[in-house]
Amino acid sequence: MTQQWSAPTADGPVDATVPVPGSKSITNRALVLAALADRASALHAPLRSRDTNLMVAALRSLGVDVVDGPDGSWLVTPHELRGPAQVDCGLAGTVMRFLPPAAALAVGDITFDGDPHARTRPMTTILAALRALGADVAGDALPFSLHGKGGVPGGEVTIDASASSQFVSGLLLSGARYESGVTVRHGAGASGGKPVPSLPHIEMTVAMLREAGVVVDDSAPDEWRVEPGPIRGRDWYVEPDLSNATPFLAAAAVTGGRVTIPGWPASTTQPGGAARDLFERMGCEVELTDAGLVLRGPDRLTGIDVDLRDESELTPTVAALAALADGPTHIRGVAHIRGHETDRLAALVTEINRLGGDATETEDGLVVEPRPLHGGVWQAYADHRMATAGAIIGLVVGGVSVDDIGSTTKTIPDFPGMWAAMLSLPGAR
Ligand SMILES: O=C(O)C1=C[C@@H](OP(=O)(O)O)[C@@H](O)[C@H](O)C1
Ligand SMILES: C=C(OP(=O)(O)O)C(=O)O
Repeated sequence: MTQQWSAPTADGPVDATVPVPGSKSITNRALVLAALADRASALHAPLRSRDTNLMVAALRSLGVDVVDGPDGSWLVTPHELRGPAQVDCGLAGTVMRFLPPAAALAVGDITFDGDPHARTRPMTTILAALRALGADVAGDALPFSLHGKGGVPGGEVTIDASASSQFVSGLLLSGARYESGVTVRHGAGASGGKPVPSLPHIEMTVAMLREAGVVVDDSAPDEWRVEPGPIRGRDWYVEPDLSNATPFLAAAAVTGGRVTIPGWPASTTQPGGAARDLFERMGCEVELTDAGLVLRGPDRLTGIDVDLRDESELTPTVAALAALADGPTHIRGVAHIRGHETDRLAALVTEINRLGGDATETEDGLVVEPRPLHGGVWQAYADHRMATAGAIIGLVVGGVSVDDIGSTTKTIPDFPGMWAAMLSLPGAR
């Protein structure tokens, strides 16, 4: 059931400190590595939201012990993976791309399905790669099934990863447990020369594998080699989700206010780390202090010309800011986000224009020209980042409602509560 939500307007500059929950990308990587490890692991400050709860449910159905530890941690004890099992991927790219390579190590039949839109998200590449590496997979998209034989030969595979970096990350995360390890090559020929998007997310995968004692060679461009060997169980400390911090930082940016995000790491593999620079280019002051990242918004936001290929999940936030800026914004390098939770380029154009804006789709992005906006129902298309983009615009444009604010539970357990608390609304926690 979708839940329509009247976006609150800010009655002045927003001034708040907003702790944000853990990173989806780090949590779901740590869960897979913990499930395949040689001993128990603990995840500290993990994200507990739909995407990560689905990952936990899937791992439990495969025989992994995941129990609640103190202070919201998850304690993961690996066991031999076994079917039969039915995995619900929801709309989570990290579940549908990271779990099948691990499930191929199980014994038994495992089926995968997800939300209606998940069935249209690109999967063929990773399923074909798994077959090439020796797994028994039937199907090219959700729903599909896999017959686990208790091991995967592994080896070398060349794929077209231009539709999603998660194809590479998924294969690398389980590759150490394959008999010959795995070498993944992005074939420029196969992709017609299109590059791999979201490269920092692959760097995050490589960094976490190394932290778990796995030997990874990423010295050649577009090629990753994971040596066979054990994945070490360990303590994982999950950073706040920096991409999910951006709607809250945007609240300061569009109201000339000040927002502090505690726990912002001094260095990170999260692509959301690039938000600092993006906000600065749009005219904000951004400073990393002992209290966290502090952003002060300007009187007027500046439009920018920006390539977001590396941090494409920030596109909805940047587009919302662009619709409120005082000059044009050109977002490039994000053709592949047509395959995200929804076709984000089409969705952003439709919704910005529905409120009187002027957005157009290009081959690989968007152009947004500033226009005075008016209220209306902003459609989220079940996409958490579309929903939060609507909330940003609604802060300064009266009468905006988001048709499905519940979609934010994909990666934020209580977005409306956090938004109300940031605005000190009556009854906010
Ligand atoms: O590996 C990950 O955790 C992610 C990789 C990226 O996917 P794409 O490469 O499909 O953009 C990103 O957009 C997504 O939100 C999370
Ligand atoms: C693209 C995203 O998610 P997913 O992990 O489902 O691909 C996202 O969160 O912006």
